[in-house]
Amino acid sequence: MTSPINPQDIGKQKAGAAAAELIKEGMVIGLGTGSTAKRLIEALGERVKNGLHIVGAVPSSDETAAYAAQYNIPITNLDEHPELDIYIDGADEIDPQLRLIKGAGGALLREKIVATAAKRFVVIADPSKKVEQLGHKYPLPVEVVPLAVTPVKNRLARLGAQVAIRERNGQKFYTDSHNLVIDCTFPEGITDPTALDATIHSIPGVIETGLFINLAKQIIIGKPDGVEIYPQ
Ligand SMILES: O=C[C@H](O)[C@H](O)[C@H](O)COP(=O)(O)O
Repeated sequence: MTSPINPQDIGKQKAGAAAAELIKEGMVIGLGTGSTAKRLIEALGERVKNGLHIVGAVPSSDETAAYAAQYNIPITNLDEHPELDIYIDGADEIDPQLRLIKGAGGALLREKIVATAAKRFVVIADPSKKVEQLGHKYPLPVEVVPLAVTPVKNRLARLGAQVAIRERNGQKFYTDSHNLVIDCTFPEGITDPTALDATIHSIPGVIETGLFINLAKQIIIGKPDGVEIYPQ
């Protein structure tokens, strides 16, 4: 297990540990992606080592699959288990209506698929992820078929976004599903996430957006002195 060194990391660990306690014997679960999801996987791995038996975990990325395997968490998929008891994942931004921006790590498509397969989606985060309005801290990622990236980028720019095709280490970034990501910054923030999501989805070549609306049921915010859970 990693040793947290700052309050934000301690918060992620507290949130991950609290969420691991929601996982019960015999469940089929979904595992998110990112640094906070890793803290969940570590805490769940500890419980599995101590005898907790889960039927399986559906990972939301190749990275999560590999990390969960290190902790001997049994991996499954949505063909074997199309309905999950719970999905637990981090987020980049969380607004007061529990709407999210996700995808800073590029896992948005699989995350949304796995989240949608779950009866309950619980978000784990440190306090920095709470915002009054989406879109001010993180760009909105839009996953796009590579063939369509330039026309989609132009269409997104016409919606008022500052657009950038995501790169990693100076190279185009490809998702686990071999698509590209366009990061969209809206200088005024996102005033109507539902309408924006529908508009972006109507552009041919768009696979998914990082807007998660009406999906999260509960938020666990970890802080050095404990966790805040809402709604209770
Ligand atoms: O694609 C990445 C995911 O949406 C992550 O869940 C999100 O970026 C939060 O990651 P972290 O817990 O590292 O802040």
